[in-house]
Amino acid sequence: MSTPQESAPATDGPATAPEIVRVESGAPYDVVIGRGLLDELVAAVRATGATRTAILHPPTLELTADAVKAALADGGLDAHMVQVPDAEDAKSLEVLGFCWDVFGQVGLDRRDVVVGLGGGSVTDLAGFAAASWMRGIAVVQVPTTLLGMVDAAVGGKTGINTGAGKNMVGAFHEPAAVIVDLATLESLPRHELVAGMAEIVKAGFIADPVILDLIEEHGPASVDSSTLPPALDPASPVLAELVRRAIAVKAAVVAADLKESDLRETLNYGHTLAHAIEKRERYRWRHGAAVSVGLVFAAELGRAAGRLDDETADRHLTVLHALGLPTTYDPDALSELVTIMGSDKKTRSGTLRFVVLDGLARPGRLEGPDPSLLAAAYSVVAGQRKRPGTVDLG
Ligand SMILES: NC(=O)c1ccc[n+]([C@@H]2O[C@H](COP(=O)([O-])OP(=O)(O)OC[C@H]3O[C@@H](n4cnc5c(N)ncnc54)[C@H](O)[C@@H]3O)[C@@H](O)[C@H]2O)c1
Ligand SMILES: O=C(O)C(=O)C[C@@H](O)[C@H](O)[C@H](O)COP(=O)(O)O
Ligand SMILES: [Zn+2]
Repeated sequence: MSTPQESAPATDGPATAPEIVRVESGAPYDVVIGRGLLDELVAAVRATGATRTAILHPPTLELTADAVKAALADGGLDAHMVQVPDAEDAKSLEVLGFCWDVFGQVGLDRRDVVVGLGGGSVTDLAGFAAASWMRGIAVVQVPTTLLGMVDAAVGGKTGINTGAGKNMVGAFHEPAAVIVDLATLESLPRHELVAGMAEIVKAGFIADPVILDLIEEHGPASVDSSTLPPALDPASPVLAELVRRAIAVKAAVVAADLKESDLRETLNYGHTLAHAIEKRERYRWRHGAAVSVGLVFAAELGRAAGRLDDETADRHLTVLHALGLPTTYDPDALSELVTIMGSDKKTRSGTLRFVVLDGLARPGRLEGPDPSLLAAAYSVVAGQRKRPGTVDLG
């Protein structure tokens, strides 16, 4: 039923009892984690009371969407597949408008549901399409990338990019359920698994250092280069544990502060620079890769401001580099990036605000840093300055 390029349909593989992470927000919902979760997906959609559903999916997941559609139809739903452009190209006003047109054609009404099947770009789009259709209908998220599972599909941040920047238009619109079928990761290319690790590493630094211990113990250094290390192997219990832990971090944060009045900003660790890089690169860099560089920058800002100890700052470089994530960027880009960062959603009255660490799992804020601090931190990203004790990144 699946091609080597495509995700295994959620029915494939032995089903094991799924685990549930409950997101105790205003409208609590379950993140169901397991393998072979097609029945759980159908149950989640049926639980919304919908009679019709639109399944938004990228071209790569055509067969999987087909299998999902068939299962939903067997479950008594009138299900429609809606193919959207791949990756970041899906997060545009034009594609959103296309989705609204299709919703109208198939007759989605207020009781109906959108299914977001794909990576974070599709779940962001699907969430916002659902949030905006008839002023808000239900969405069930089915992330099929590592990054989508551990971050994008959970927490209700939805949106698209505009000329002004990354995720500039969107809504907080929580899913009715999130179905995390680890079997879908089996077709995900290694570089996409690696990109997803950047958000897992972020969760480790802001809240759950056990994540970092697991990656250090079971990451690429633990095997020869031709073998997938347990931390990146979709079949490994180590990756499942990393997924569970990162989802738990996100669930706890969004339950406490859905609309990002304070605590939720910590999930933006590394993202101030990352989003500027993505915009400057016209969204051709993977989000996870940009986040990796942004994490190094944020760690160095914390160090330069005298707030983060050398050991924790250095650990960012070693963990990210060991995973094969980028830790450097164009040495000449700082002034352009600073201008772009001026439109970051955390900026207040023109004052740049960054999430930094005051220690491992102790996130804080740095407001209006002196340009010399930005330059000092960026010199590490630019590969111009190495701290004593850091690994030689070559
Ligand atoms: N809303 C949030 O809280 C949040 C959090 C983190 C990231 N994001 C957003 O998520 C997006 C990045 O998501 P992403 O990294 O998942 O990238 P993506 O959605 O672009 O997917 C990456 C690639 O993987 C392919 N793919 C997806 N599932 C597959 C599978 N099972 N097998 C094979 N190929 C598959 C896609 O077709 C695509 O080419 C960014 O736009 C980012 O801003 C949002
Ligand atoms: O959920 C959040 O809150 C996050 O910040 C998670 C980030 O990983 C994610 O990339 C998010 O989309 C960034 O949101 P933005 O508000 O900075 O656009
Ligand atoms: Zn992110």
